[in-house]
This record gives sequence, structure tokens and C-alpha cells, in this order.
Amino acid sequence: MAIALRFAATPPRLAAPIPPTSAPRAHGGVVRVGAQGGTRCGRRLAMAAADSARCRAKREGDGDGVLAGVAVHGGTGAEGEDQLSVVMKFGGSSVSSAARMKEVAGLIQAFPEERPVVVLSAMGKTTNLLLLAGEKAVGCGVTRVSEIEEWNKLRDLHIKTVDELGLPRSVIHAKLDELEQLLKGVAMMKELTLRSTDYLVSFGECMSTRVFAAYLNQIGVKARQCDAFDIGFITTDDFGNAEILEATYPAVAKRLHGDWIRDPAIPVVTGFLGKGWKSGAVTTLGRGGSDLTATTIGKALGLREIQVWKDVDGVLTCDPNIYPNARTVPYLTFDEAAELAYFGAQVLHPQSMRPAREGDIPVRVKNSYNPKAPGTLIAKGRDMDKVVLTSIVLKSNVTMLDIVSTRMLGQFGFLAKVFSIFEDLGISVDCVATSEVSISVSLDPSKIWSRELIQQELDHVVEELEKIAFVHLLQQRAIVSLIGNVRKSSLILEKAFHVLRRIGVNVQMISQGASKVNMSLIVHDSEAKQCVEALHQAFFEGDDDGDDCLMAEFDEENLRLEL
Ligand SMILES: Nc1ncnc2c1ncn2[C@@H]1O[C@H](COP(=O)(O)OP(=O)(O)O)[C@@H](O)[C@H]1O
Ligand SMILES: N[C@@H](CC(=O)OP(=O)(O)O)C(=O)O
Repeated sequence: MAIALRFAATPPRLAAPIPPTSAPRAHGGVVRVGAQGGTRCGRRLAMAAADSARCRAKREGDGDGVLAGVAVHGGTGAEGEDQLSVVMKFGGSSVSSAARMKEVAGLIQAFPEERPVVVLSAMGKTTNLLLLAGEKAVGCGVTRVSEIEEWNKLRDLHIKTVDELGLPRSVIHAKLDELEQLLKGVAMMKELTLRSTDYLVSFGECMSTRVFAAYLNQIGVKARQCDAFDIGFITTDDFGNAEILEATYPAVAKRLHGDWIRDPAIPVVTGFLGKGWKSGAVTTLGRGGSDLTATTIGKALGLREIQVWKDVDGVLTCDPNIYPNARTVPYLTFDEAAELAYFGAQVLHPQSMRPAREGDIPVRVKNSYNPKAPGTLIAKGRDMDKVVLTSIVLKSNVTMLDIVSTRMLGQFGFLAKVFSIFEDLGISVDCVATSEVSISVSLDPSKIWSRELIQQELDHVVEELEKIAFVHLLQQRAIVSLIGNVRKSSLILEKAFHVLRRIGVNVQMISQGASKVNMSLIVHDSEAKQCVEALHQAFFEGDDDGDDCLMAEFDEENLRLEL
């Protein structure tokens, strides 16, 4: 086993298609792409809004396209009384039952001064049930679709929810009928493509939002259900993992703002969904993609804040399922949060920080089960002086490749050749460590927001790389990422290696990204959980050192949302 100890440059994120900066008119004529007036979100919103025949806002004539009363960027409090002000995104666990929907409606009512855009995920585990139902439909025959356990479960859950909320079943009937027809179609065709899978799972969000919007209206909170694919979410046609195109921002701003001005009602938007710009078909943004829907809306409208409501007290010092003593991280930068998500923390979608960072809109992670908890505030910067380590993230089931050049020292172009092979095969690389003649990389076969690597593909990569190098394939590895202040890397690494030596774990590769917030250690999968526990105890639970690592105290601003 080669151990590459040289720090690598930024982990390359290969295989991301380069999206067109603006897309032509989407098929079906539902989404019309507005002209883009510039890069700043306020300018974009202003131009989009100006383009709207329905928009009552008047051009001020400042020559910059900024409209009176239109929120131009986050955090300034510049938005007028008649503008949408925040995004409130509620994940599946927050809306898993009628009781939960009532709680969430209560949360929205608890902030009467806010004019939120609400983004919802599918109820509870509906997305998983839909995927399983689809798989079963492929092999079960049309006549047996009604017996598919997962279909029955999710139908019963939605009917029960509607009943318990005192809503007419008609709120959900059309969608349930359509879904049953779709499953029968899958059974008849004996085929489920990526495209039809996206259409199938879209029913989860389409149903939860219809139920919730109807409930808000019933309790006197005026709401309007919106399907993301009908209000301007334009994506690539990468079904299962579509990327949002730039044209989305003006289109969504124009539509949501225009509707609000014409007839103020809280928009209840489907998370996770978009519309492929070539196919016009429903696409999904990768598992957990509703976070990205929320931040995209936040940037599009230049809102003051994006709230993502979960079932945990915020972003924690590690995954509570791995180690229950995890604590809340009060503050994070966009970079830290993005790195944390990219390296496997399920709590945030990996791409979701990008729109928030670009629009400079703070993201607040809150617990819908414990709204009094202050949560985590993610913003552009924070005082890093006292920060040592912020969070520990574990990504399991990682495959590693040690690639050693067959040529002599001083050969140029070796790295370029290696990465062009990954690019050609569309394979994503997480961590890299290099020396002049060797390179170690980690690949992630179980990536849920990227394509899955299968053994055949791995064999193919190895075959291609063997044309220029000796290659060792190492599976069942794990990446333990230390997200923190890389300016204190010596302190972090000294302490981490001390701990790992004490518990007898050998680090197989180390990589420090140029992001300056992440140091990744690769260990064997079987030792990973033990590593996280020991590192957590040392960094966050130690008598003296723990204080160093815990972040600044919660301040008043962060407590603002307390009920
Ligand atoms: N570092 C972390 N901080 C908080 N939660 C984490 C972390 N790592 C993993 N998780 C998991 O992420 C879950 C919340 O994310 P997710 O299930 O996507 O929420 P939602 O569906 O409500 O949007 C938590 O229940 C927790 O199990
Ligand atoms: N329902 C989708 C999208 C989503 O964002 O869900 P959640 O917010 O519950 O992670 C999923 O399960 O992937």
C-alpha cells in the first residue's frame, strides 16, 4: 500500500457537465426563459420582474434596472412590506404525518411578520417507497400492482393525512389515481427508465405540497401550491441528478414575485424537482435536493434568509447516527457547510450552498421538532480565530486507487493523463494525494447524488489506467473529513494522529483541499466508526481542548428565531 503524504491541490470534481448559461424555451411552453440582466441577483430579479406584465412594481429610472419595492439582495432588510421575505424549507421528517403538518403550519403562523416561500419535501419516507414500488412494478404484472406493499403504504399515508387534517379527499385523489396508472404503465412496459423514475418520485413532493397548501388555506393562511417544474426550475436532462441552469433564477423570480404581487398567497413549492431543458420532462436534483430548491429560490428572489427545518438541532459536530454525543455547531461558513455536505454529511445537499453563497444569503438550519433550539447559522464569514475543529464527517464504502507511473521521475503530463481518463469515463474523484510519479485518489461508488459506480466500471477504469501506470484498487475504505480551521492544521493533525495512534488505526492517505476548511484521512471502513468516536471525544469532549474546538457562544442574532 502506497501512502501518499503530500498535500494535494483542491480535490477535483470531475464529470460535472458544463451547463449552458441560458436555456432556450423549455418544451411544452410552460417555462419561458427571461432575459438576464446581469450577475447580481437583485439586478436579475429586477429585470425579471420588470419583464412581468403582471408585476405592478414600477421602474424607478435609476438606470440600473432596480425596481421600487423589490428585494434586491439578502440581509439588508431592504425588502418592502409587500415582498416575500424568507424561504422556509421543511424536509420529509418535518412533514411526515398530519400532526407534523399541523406543527409546521404553526411554525409558519408563529412568524406573522414573515412572508415566506415554503418549500416541502415528500412526506416521511415517501421517496424511498416510490422507488421501491417502481422497482416492484417492473416485475409484478399489471394485475398485481394494487398489491405492491409500498404503493399501499404511501397511498394510505396520504389518505390518512388528508382525513386527519379534515380536508376533502379530492385534494389528493387525482394524483393518487395518476400514480396508480403510472405504476400500471411501468408494469405493462416491464421497464423503468431514469426519466420515468424521476416522474414517479416527483409524486411525493407533488402530493405533500397539495395537502399542505390545502391545509394552510383551510386554517385561514392563504397559500398557493406550486410545482417547481411549472414555475421556472430549468435543469439539465441528467435524470436523477439534474443541475439547475442559470435561466432558472430570472424565471423563478419573475413567476413567484409576479404571482405574489397579483394575488398575495404563500407559495408552497415542491422541493427536489425541475424540468429538463431539452426534454421538457420532470427531473430530480439528487437525493435531499429540496435544500437546493430552497437556496435557489432564496437567491432568485434575493431574500433575507433561507431556513431549512430538519429533525436535528442544526448541523452537528458529527452524524448523530454514528456517534450520539454530537453537538450543535452554532456557526458555519458557506465553505465549511459545502465541504461538510460534499464529504457526506447527509444534513445538507452538497450543491445547496452554492446559490446561497452567490446571493450572499444566510442559511439557518433549524429543528422543526425543537424550534426553540437556536440551530446553525451559515453565512459568508465568521470569526475563525477561536475555531479549531468544526465537525467530523464520515463517508463510508469508498474505493481508492493507487496509481504509480510506469515511467521514470520527471515525466510530465502524467497527472493530466490520469485525470483525462477519469473525465472520459465520467468518474468523480473525492480526495487526491500526489507525488511526482504516483497519485492516490478516492472514488465513491455509493454516491447518492452522482451516478453509481459499479464493478464493471471500476474494472474499466483500472484497465485504462494500466496503459500508463501500475494500479492498485482498494475497496472498503472510508474518508474521515476534519472540517475546521486549516490555518491550525498542525494542531489538528497532531491531535488527530495522536488519537489514531492510541487506538491503533493506520491512516492510508491524507489529503488537504485548497478550500482551507477540510483535511481528509482515509482509513479502513471497519475502523471508521471507532475513529469518529475517538476523534469526537478528543476534539469536542476533552476537558481542556474541547473549549478550543467549540465555536463562539451563540449570540443574540442567532437567538432571534427563538419562539
Ligand atoms: N453533521 C450532521 N449534522 C446533523 N445531521 C446529520 C449530520 N450528519 C448526518 N446527519 C443526519 O441528517 C439528518 C437530517 O438530514 P435530512 O434527513 O436530509 O433532513 P430532512 O429530510 O429533514 O431535510 C439527521 O437526522 C441526521 O441523521
Ligand atoms: N424527497 C426527496 C428530496 C428531499 O430533499 O428530501 P429531504 O428534504 O427529506 O431530505 C428525497 O427523499 O431525497
